[in-house]
Amino acid sequence: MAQLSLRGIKKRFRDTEVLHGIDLEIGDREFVVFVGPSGCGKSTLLRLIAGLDPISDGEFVLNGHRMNDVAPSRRGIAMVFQSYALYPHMDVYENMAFGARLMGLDKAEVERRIAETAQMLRLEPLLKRKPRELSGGQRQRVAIGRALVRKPDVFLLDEPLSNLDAALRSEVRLEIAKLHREIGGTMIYVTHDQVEAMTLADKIVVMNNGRIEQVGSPRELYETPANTFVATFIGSPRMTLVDVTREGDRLSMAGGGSVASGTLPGPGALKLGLRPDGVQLHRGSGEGFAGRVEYTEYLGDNAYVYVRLADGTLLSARTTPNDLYAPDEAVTVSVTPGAAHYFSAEDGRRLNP
Ligand SMILES: Nc1ncnc2c1ncn2[C@@H]1O[C@H](COP(=O)(O)OP(=O)(O)OP(=O)(O)O)[C@@H](O)[C@H]1O
Repeated sequence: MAQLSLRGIKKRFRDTEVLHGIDLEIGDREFVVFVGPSGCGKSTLLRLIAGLDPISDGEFVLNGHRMNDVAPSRRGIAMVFQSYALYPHMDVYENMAFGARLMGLDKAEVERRIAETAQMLRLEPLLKRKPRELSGGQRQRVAIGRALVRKPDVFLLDEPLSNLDAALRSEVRLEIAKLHREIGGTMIYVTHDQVEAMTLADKIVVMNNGRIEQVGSPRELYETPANTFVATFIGSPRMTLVDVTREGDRLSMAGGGSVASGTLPGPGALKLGLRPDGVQLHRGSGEGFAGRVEYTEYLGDNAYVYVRLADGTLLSARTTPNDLYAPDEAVTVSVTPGAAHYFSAEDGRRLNP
């Protein structure tokens, strides 16, 4: 059982504040992913939860108990780092046994837990090997196994896949998802890879500059981003933002063209957000935004066409592989009904009703 509350958490290194008041509730058995650009404070927040760094301000409460001053080893929290941090001179078995013995477990219990964990992670044939005799993916499984044998209430994983190649990443990603289902613990996972975030998370926490921009399920963040930061961070290729002016029931772009507006408060300037699957391309001129094809990415099952709009914005549109465009071809972009996102021109806040 693990219920975490972060209340007004701040972190300062000397005079620099890097977390500016984080409020977050994490439920039992939840898989929570922290995402955000490099330097936004994801790892710092994880280290505060683990107890590896002191909290400057605010409170961390675990199952009703304030944890701020509780030693890392007494928090019931295990952390898996991107660098594995295995002991090079110990074999896999010893690496896994080390932390469990420090907890004061007897020999038989340590053996039992390692056998169970090794089976779950398919590590049995590797137990006598040293870390240097393992592949990157195998080392990462050992690092996860070492955390598992401690049977923590909370697992913290800091970019655990970042040292793996693309094929292994998706393999270990699936394993982590399976593991979460099997052991049912609370997991907090840091990544800047949004595919990992979207596929693993029950709940994504989008961070930026030491603050939380939005918390929600992958679907909520994709469909109803709270602001332009989340809108352009979640989704690949990124959402395109077009500066438009509302005049009557039309949204006009500087330099050429307009599209119908949805139900929106008041006239004036706003940002129109368009995902690649929310627009349609038409050859030549017509009703919509005018632009020219810059290049096309062919991906086999679909294709992305990048269009330079008349106002200079680069827009990405999804098409089928049978509907390809030549570079420099003149096109018109129209918006699929219901697919437009509207944001304030001043502060980027979502305006959709
Ligand atoms: N020990 C430290 N002393 C001073 N500043 C630090 C320290 N650790 C982190 N920082 C600063 O705190 C900010 C947040 O760093 P953090 O490592 O948490 O970011 P991150 O989101 O995990 O980034 P990345 O995705 O690159 O790992 C950065 O500006 C970083 O330079």
